[in-house]
This record gives sequence, C-alpha cells and structure tokens, in this order.
Amino acid sequence: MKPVKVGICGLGTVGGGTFNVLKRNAEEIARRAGRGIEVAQIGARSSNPRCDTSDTPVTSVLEVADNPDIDIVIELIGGYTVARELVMKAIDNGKHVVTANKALIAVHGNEIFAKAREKGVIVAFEASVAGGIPIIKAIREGLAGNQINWLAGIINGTGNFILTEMREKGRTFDDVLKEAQALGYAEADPTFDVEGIDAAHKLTILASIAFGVPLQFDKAYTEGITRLTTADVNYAEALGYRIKHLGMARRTEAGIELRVHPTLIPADRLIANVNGVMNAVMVNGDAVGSTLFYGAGAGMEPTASAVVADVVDVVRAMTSDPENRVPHLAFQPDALSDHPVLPISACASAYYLRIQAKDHPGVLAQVASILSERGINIESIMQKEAEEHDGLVPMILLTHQVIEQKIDDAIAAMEGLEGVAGKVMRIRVEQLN
Ligand SMILES: NC(=O)C1=CN([C@@H]2O[C@H](COP(=O)(O)OP(=O)(O)OC[C@H]3O[C@@H](n4cnc5c(N)ncnc54)[C@H](O)[C@@H]3O)[C@@H](O)[C@H]2O)C=CC1
Ligand SMILES: N[C@@H](CC=O)C(=O)O
Ligand code: NA
Repeated sequence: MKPVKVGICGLGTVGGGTFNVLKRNAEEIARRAGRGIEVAQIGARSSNPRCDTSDTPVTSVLEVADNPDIDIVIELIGGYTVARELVMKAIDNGKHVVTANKALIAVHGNEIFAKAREKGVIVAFEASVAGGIPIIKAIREGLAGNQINWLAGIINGTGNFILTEMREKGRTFDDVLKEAQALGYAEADPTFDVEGIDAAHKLTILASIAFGVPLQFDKAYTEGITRLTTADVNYAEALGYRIKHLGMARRTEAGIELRVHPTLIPADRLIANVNGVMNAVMVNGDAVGSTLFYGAGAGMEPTASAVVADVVDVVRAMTSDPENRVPHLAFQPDALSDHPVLPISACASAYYLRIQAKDHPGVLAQVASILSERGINIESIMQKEAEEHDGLVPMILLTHQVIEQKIDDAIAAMEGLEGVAGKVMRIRVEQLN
C-alpha cells in the first residue's frame, strides 16, 4: 500500500520533534498504522537546526493545505489567525488535520468540528492537552462508560516548572520563566502560561469531552500564578498543603464549574507531588472512581509523541465510515448538552485566607464572627508572630467548603475592619479525594 502523505506546518519545538519522531520510528509506526507515513512537505518560514529536512520540500503553510498529494495536515504553528485559516482550508480540501493548538480548539473548535463533520474528515488534537499524556484518548474512549463527576489537572508545564523551582530552589519567577522559554515549554506569549489562559484553553477542551458540552472558553474562570508569594507557599506547607496551579471542572446539578487558579492540595496526594514540567490529570467517574494520568506536559518529543499517535489514529480511521468514528467531543454532536457553565461566584470550594492583622486585640474574634454570620465554618487557624518590617500579624485561616459569593462577602467585610491592613489573600483549597 502507498504511504500516507503528511505535511508538517510549523517547524519549531513541536514541529521539529514531530518530524524527528516520524523519521526515527518510521518502521514501528508503519507496523502499527498498517501503512508507511511519509513527511511529504513542510510548511515553514525557516529550518530547524535540530532536524535534517534536506530531503523534504519546504513551502508556505497554506500551500500544504492546497497540495492534492497531502492526506493529513499537521498544524504546529500556533495562534488563532493563520492556524485557523490553514485548518479550515485543509478541511475544505478534504484533508484530515492533526493539531497541538489548544488555543485554536478551545476558541474555534465548535466551528472547526462542524466543518470537519460536513467534509467527513478527522481533526485530532491529543497534543493540545497535557502534552504527551494521552488524556483525550483516555477520557474519550477509555472512560466512555462513566458519568464523569469531576476532573482536576496540573495542565501547564511552564507554570508548574516555575512553582517547583521557586519552592525547591528559591529561584525567582522571572529567572525560571526565562529557562522555561529556552527549553521550549512556554507559549509564544508566556502570559498565556503564567496568567492561566493556556490552562483554561486545555480545561475547556477536557470539560467538553468529559461532560458532553460545547467548547465554552469564554465562560472559564482564569486566575494565574503571578500573585502568589513565597510566604503563602510556606504557610500552605506548614498546614500540610502544596500550592499547585490547577484546572478544575466539576459537574453539579446547577451547572458545570470551569475554573483555573492556584489551589492548596493536601501534600500527601500524588498530584500534589507532580513537579517540574510534568503534568497530571485526575479524572473521577461514577464507575471507575478516581484515576490519575501523569507525564510530560510540554517539550519537543513528549508533545511529538501525542501528535504522532494522532497521525497513526487518523491513518487507521481514514477509510472508516465517518459516522462510526469517535466523535470529536466524545459525545455524538447532536447529543451535546446545554448544562450551563456556572459563574465563579456560584462555584463551591474551601478557602485559605491570609489576613494581615494590625497588632490589635480582638481582630481574630471579629474575623470569626464575620465568617460565622455567613455560615462559613473554620477548619483551622494559624497565627504568626508580628513581622519585623511592618509589625503586621499574619493570620491564616482554612474554611470549610462554601459558595464563592459568600467568601467574597466575608472578605469584603474583613477588609473593612479597622484592625485589618490591605487586601485579604484568598486561595482555593481542594481535597481531591
Ligand atoms: N512547546 C510545547 O511544549 C507545546 C506546544 N504546544 C502547541 O504546539 C504549537 C506549536 O508550539 P511550539 O512548537 O512550541 O512553537 P514554536 O514557536 O517553537 O514553533 C512554531 C513554529 O511555527 C512557525 N510559524 C508560525 N507562523 C508561521 C507561518 N505563518 N508560516 C510558517 N511558519 C510559521 C514559527 O516560525 C515557528 O518555527 C502551539 O499551538 C503550542 O501551543 C502544545 C503542547 C506542548
Ligand atoms: N506552554 C505549554 C505548552 C504545552 O501545552 C505548557 O507550558 O504547558
Ligand atoms: Na495529550
């Protein structure tokens, strides 16, 4: 049988990795796919010193989508503009698409999948979430018998790398971010990593395939790691927790929680010990219980591993009846639900609060009464010595689970107290049982 011809568009970190893995493992990949897979064209602006592409014609990316010889277009340029045009063009021309672009899928996926269905082609996107971890496949296929209750993941490698290096080696935020960029982990615009946008893109995708709802990135709550302080990391540790940047999606009767934020997790949970660029996703289903998927969330070859697996999947499925393929969003397109995504004010969580108390008697009692008036129970309290530089006394509280609106109210009341200085630091707490 003739080999399947693929065109790689974008020859950066992931494109270069994909080219190398397809070449290096060509024989084994062909034994799995049932046919050889040939990189017949590359769409790139420049070469990649880590790839020997001397035998492969290089052109502009849109030409790859127009090349009648190409069966599968692999989009690895990133962003929403040229990437969107390229993907839509490829689909229009009847080509299958593999992409690692979570921004594109989270924001334009509904439109892309509709067009792909119309044209009877596959758009595969395993590399878009948690890099090399086959989490899309696991949820979409491996857990298809379950009602998924919730999922929670460390799904940004750059952010986790920064938090780990800061905690373990005392390095500064900016210094570690620079290293993450040099290693090819960070997005072209690294604010996507550190402000939680990249994780929210990924969480949007995971929630859709877990709960069978359309992609709704605009409804995801997004908070980054830039406001975290070393003091909070240390207080969390003293209370038996680790702070991780977590994406959390939970189905409740009222709606779906879709939120990305720093989170205290009990230090003895496996996921609390996922460090560096590693990612992990917990998925809790009614039949299976809790599961945990772990692996490299970013980087050249770990991400290429997922891209190439998608290519193999597409090759195996390209001759099948489109009606019998695994649906893009796991559920049949006419069976997606309109269960709403909840605003963050309606989401429920426990909370870590750090209050900077002036050294007045009675502040703790006032804070406790603000909480109890709103029906918020305190789990534990830790009061530190007054800090030398400002004389303020850090007071750390952990609450039981409560709707966010109530904690917002309580924080506003605390910030109005004479004995409280500045803003109250609030970090959500999840037990992840
Ligand atoms: N780097 C990583 O670890 C991961 C990246 N991704 C995603 O993979 C995609 C690619 O990311 P990276 O490889 O890291 O980026 P990169 O910046 O290393 O590579 C992108 C390449 O595309 C090229 N490019 C951009 N626009 C182009 C155009 N119009 N024509 C021709 N070439 C063009 C750039 O010159 C660059 O060589 C992004 O969507 C990213 O979010 C997903 C998972 C992990
Ligand atoms: N910038 C992303 C790359 C992978 O998706 C990350 O750091 O996780
Ligand atoms: Na993946």
